[in-house]
Amino acid sequence: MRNSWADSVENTATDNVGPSGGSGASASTRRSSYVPPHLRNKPMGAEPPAPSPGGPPSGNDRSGFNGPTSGSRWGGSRPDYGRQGYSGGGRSGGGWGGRGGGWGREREVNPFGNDADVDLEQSFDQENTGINFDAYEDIPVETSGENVPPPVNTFAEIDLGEAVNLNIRRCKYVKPTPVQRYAIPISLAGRDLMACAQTGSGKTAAFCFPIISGIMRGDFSQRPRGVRTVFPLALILSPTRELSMQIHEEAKKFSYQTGVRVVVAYGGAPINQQLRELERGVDILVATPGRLVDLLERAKVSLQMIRYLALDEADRMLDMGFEPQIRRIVEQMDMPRPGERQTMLFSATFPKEIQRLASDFLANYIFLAVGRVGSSTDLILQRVEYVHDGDKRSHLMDLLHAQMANGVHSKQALTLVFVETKKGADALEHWLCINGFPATAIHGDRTQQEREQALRTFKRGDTPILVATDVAARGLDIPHVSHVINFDLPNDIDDYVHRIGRTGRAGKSGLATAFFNEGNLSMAKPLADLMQEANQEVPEWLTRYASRSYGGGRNKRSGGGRFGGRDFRRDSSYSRSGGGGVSYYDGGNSSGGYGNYSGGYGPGVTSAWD
Ligand SMILES: Nc1ncnc2c1ncn2[C@@H]1O[C@H](COP(=O)(O)OP(=O)(O)OP(=O)(O)O)[C@@H](O)[C@H]1O
Repeated sequence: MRNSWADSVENTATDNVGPSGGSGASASTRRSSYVPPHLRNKPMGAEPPAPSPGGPPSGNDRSGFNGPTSGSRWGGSRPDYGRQGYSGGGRSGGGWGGRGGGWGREREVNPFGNDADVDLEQSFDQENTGINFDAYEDIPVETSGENVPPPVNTFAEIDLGEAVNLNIRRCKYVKPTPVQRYAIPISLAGRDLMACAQTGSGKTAAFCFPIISGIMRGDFSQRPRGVRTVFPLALILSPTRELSMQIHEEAKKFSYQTGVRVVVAYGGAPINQQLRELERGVDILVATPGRLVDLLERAKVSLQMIRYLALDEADRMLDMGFEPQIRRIVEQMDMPRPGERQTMLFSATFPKEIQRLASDFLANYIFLAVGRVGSSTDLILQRVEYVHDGDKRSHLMDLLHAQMANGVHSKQALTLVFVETKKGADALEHWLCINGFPATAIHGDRTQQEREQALRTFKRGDTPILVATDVAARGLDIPHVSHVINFDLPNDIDDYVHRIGRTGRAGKSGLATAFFNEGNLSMAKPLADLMQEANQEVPEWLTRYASRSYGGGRNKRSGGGRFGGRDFRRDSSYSRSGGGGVSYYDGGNSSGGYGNYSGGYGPGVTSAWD
């Protein structure tokens, strides 16, 4: 993993070249002064030097956000940056003194490895191997909110800029997934967004593309240039270190040769290394909440210039565990308020009570649901087996032996086993290993190096079985996970949805097996309902358990109907007038033909919960 803590320490040793004012220095070793994103990638001397400091920070230039434009701002001035290559001198606008160690001329590591320029000539309509796009074609989509921008069908219709388009090709993305078709135009139009789409359906790119594009086209020339404090323009928060690292890797690919710099900060790794990365410049900061609070308290990062805020796994981020930290970051620091920044919330699950909380962070937002909210994808074959606790290990062994017998258990077919506790994870890993199954484990009590090492050997197939707690349940995109086994079922059906979503991603199929017994009675009904929704075969015994309604289980998936959880603003409780003639949301659009929007939840409107 290129981005591991250990690797990044090593990389710094080679990257850490001191500032040089010498004009004779080579491009790769020379450090120029800071060049703001909107001036990077421009030919030398194409822009005037820095404006006089001291003026108020410019707001986000939303004039460029009035819907997907025809490319006028892109086509002419920067058509060929990707091909010219950025590591040379083409990025310097010159004359932006005052900030040593800027990233204008820094050699940019190629995040695509040697594949960067392979297949660049392929057109967008060429089929992308291994991705079954048809799996997403008939998916129900619901949007609600004011003036929802229309979806696009192709990347070519979206004005993301030539450099980003090249990166899309390098990623071998042929056409946008449904959530990207809807979410990207909405975000490019400058709108706040609460988006729900199934696991593995491409949400990361859906929020990264508009952010990168917005930074490239925005005018942030008056961004303060503190000596020890950095002022990122975009903040992407995610609940786990590994997910933040993954988003960072993805965002670096999408922003390759755009001049937009992405930095990651997460706990468990030495903060000094992350500080050095930040000091070299940051446009997009990907972070876990705890480490970010630390950086904010040390005044190493200021959120004053944030124009884009994205919360990945947003429902988890606003769940009880994280909510106070998120409120602190978003509401009690120096971040611009809703309406002054653009906020995007993404998840595969969005319980209504969390939607309510989330609406505090949004202004006049659009709700987007792709697929049944909180549902699993039909690409995952789900099985539930009744297994007593004492029989779980031997049952697991049977499953693994069967996989081996079928030739499924190989470097190309990884198995992820979820357990409830960290101790349980260690014990099961040990037991698997002594029984001849190459396994490793990831959980919160392991050091960050151990966690990264476990993921690395799992991804490589050296240890094709990974025993994990919920730390690996969300967001992780590991190719070739063909089987997810819920050795211990979670207590929350949404957690189940995220766990099994580690397989069956990007149009590929997968298998999920759950062990159920009397200890999981509260999950019987939500599990049976979910499986039914996803057209899975529900065992009769599970239906019987489900019909005996056991209390206590957390089934947050409220709403019912064709879309398992829809925009909470459409609830009758929400529509009830709050007095004072406030017009609440009362409409929406969907592919199934809901009525047109006629209400509104605009900035400054008091919500029903205030
Ligand atoms: N347009 C596209 N064409 C082909 N592959 C894509 C496209 N967009 C994303 N992908 C790939 O699909 C996979 C899943 O994407 P991603 O991790 O963003 O899913 P997600 O919706 O965030 O999932 P989760 O809910 O589990 O976090 C990734 O490997 C990504 O590279």
